Amino acid sequence: MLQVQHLSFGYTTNPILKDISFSAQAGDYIAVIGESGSGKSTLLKLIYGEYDLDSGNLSWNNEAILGPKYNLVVGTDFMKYVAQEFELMPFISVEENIGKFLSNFFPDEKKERTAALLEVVELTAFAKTKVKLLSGGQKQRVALARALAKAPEIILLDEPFSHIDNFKKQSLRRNVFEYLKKQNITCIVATHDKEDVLGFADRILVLDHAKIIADNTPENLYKAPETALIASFFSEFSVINETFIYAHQLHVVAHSPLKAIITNSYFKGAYYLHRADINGNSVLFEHPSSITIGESVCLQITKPE
Ligand SMILES: Nc1ncnc2c1ncn2[C@@H]1O[C@H](COP(=O)(O)OP(=O)(O)OP(=O)(O)O)[C@@H](O)[C@H]1O
Repeated sequence: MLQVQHLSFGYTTNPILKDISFSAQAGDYIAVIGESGSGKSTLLKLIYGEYDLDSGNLSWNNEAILGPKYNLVVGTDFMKYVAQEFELMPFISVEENIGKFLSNFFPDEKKERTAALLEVVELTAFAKTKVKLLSGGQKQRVALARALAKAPEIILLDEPFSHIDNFKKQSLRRNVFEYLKKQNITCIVATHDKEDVLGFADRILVLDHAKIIADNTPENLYKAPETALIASFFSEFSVINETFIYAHQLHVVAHSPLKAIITNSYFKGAYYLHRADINGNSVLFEHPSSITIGESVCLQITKPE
């Protein structure tokens, strides 16, 4: 179990994280979200032992995780960290990079494991390609596979799919998160992308102003977002009667007291997103077709149970 107790840290006298506490069980997937600069990457680096805490404690299965003041070499075998910049060996092949830290005493096992991981990150066809010839997204996938090669107990992923195109992203996410669950590997993911979270994460930690402002399941946070920051992570929304209403929860109906005048219409593929004005307040709603700017419509809220 990962335990983070009353962690506080700043690179300078300015605190980046204040009194952060949470825990994660074996196999848990915890997503860390928050605005750019809120300290998501810093939290992962601290868990990895890259910096010394100003105060608080970190431990994995009751063994303290210590910073550079107490630990000459950063990192341990049980924990892997895949950063936004990935350090790979450019002049050797993809499979050599992945197998780099696997023992040559067990060649069959090494081959099997490398092949399985190549499949997880969908790079089997590139096994023999030198890493320097790969795109940014492909390199990110090699870094991920290499981190998984030695079967860590916990993995820290910083924006793990940020460089990967939309065609690949969906199936890769499924492969990687299913693999981590199956192997019972704890995973802490810093992300801006709700697609990395919904359907996969067990819990979301929300960082804001150096604190955890929410620690809950994706479902609970989605259904009852307590702040605009949380609602905005999931979808476009409006504030109506001091409640956050997602754009898809606001519908055009024949009659209702909520009368709105369309101010903008955006094509979004399966639907149009409209901006409208209700007595000087701007709202957003989805509609299957485009509505002319200046037209008046009646809106109704439908919230989930
Ligand atoms: N090495 C460093 N030295 C000094 N300040 C730093 C350092 N790394 C990050 N910071 C500062 O710490 C704060 C938190 O940065 P961090 O990278 O943890 O945020 P983040 O939430 O991961 O952001 P992003 O979503 O943009 O990656 C920022 O204000 C950043 O400028």
